[in-house]
Amino acid sequence: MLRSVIADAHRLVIKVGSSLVTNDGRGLDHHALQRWAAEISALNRAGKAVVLVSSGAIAEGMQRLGWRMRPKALHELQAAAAVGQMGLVQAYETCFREHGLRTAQILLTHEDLSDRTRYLNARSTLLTLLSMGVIPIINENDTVVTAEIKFGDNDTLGALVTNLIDADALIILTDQRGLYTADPRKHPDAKFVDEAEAGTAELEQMAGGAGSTVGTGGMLTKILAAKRAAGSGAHTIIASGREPNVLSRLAQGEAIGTQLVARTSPLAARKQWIADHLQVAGRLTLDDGAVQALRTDGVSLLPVGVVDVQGAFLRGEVVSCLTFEGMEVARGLVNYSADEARRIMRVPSKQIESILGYVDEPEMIHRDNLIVVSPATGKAK
Ligand SMILES: Nc1ncnc2c1ncn2[C@@H]1O[C@H](COP(=O)(O)OP(=O)(O)O)[C@@H](O)[C@H]1O
Ligand SMILES: N[C@@H](CCC(=O)OP(=O)(O)O)C(=O)O
Repeated sequence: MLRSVIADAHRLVIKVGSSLVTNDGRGLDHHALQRWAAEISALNRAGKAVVLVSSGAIAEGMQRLGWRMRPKALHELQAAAAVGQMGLVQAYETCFREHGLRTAQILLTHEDLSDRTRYLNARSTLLTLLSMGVIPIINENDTVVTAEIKFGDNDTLGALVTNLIDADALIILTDQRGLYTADPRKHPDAKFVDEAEAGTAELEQMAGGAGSTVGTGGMLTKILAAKRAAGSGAHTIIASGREPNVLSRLAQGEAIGTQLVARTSPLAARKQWIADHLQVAGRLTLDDGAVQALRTDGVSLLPVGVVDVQGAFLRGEVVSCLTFEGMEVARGLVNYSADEARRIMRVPSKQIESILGYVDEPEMIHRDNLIVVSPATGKAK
């Protein structure tokens, strides 16, 4: 049976769990890292942008510090993570260098993804790294988080990163073949789930907690991650990281692991989110040429077509686009704040840098982040 999800994906997030990365806590599994690096490099050469979310800092730190038992105190876990993270990124950098690829370390906290400005900065940095062919390697910034605000497991972080960069798919590599109808460690007769729709209550009932001593979330956090990823239209595959050539075989369309399918496409999900936004943060008035182009050509809105800016919005907020007469033409996620937008309105995009001193994007609103409102019905489409 063939599956097209990974074969068709342009942008992928791959998450590897602690048990795999650290050989069930016995120390970094250099062979496994080499295998994934070789496979990810091949995906990269095939034109896919890949972000790696890797756990294992605490398990590796414990190993390096000679700690047999996982400590309970948060500051000890954080100390272990700080030691282990060094080993982790060093090992990845070495493995990817053999394939001529650079890596970048990104450590994220909850606040980085809940604060709008930091969210957009993280997004821009990741997209910039991907456009340069660099492999970003992400983990939670364990050293600075407190128990209350921890992602806690990297499955959740993987899903948030999937949404952050609008990835088409999330691959979660773990120590099981995929999802079973119950935890196979406790129920040897549990049945393998080949494919299901992400986000259903039945899936959550099947999933249990962590199986190994080093993993944290178990299958439940993976199922919830798939639900979260599906919210932005991304599909999830849960598969064994020990399966030979797992990533290349998935990319060739082989049906390995459990596929949790999102019902809507990423673009449709984002556009629906914009359409559902009742409150707009500001208004842009467009000239006739821009109105016409948005309505008939499905293009992006450029600063040159904007003649007036109202409101006090931030970059990334939803704004409404109006005709001179005040009729809504479109709405979308704006790339510049209200102050910036006022300074660059009526201006060709190539002059943005000389006015602002930097360019975030050449468009005021990119067409992927824009929905046109039908003049007849006033409804978003
Ligand atoms: N329904 C299920 N199907 C498969 N594995 C399950 C299920 N419920 C619980 N598990 C457990 O989840 C474990 C994987 O999660 P975890 O230990 O957190 O690994 P990781 O470090 O890869 O995130 C498996 O080893 C398994 O024992
Ligand atoms: N940030 C932690 C990862 C948390 C964790 O254990 O995640 P996982 O093994 O994916 O369930 C670490 O690097 O140790």
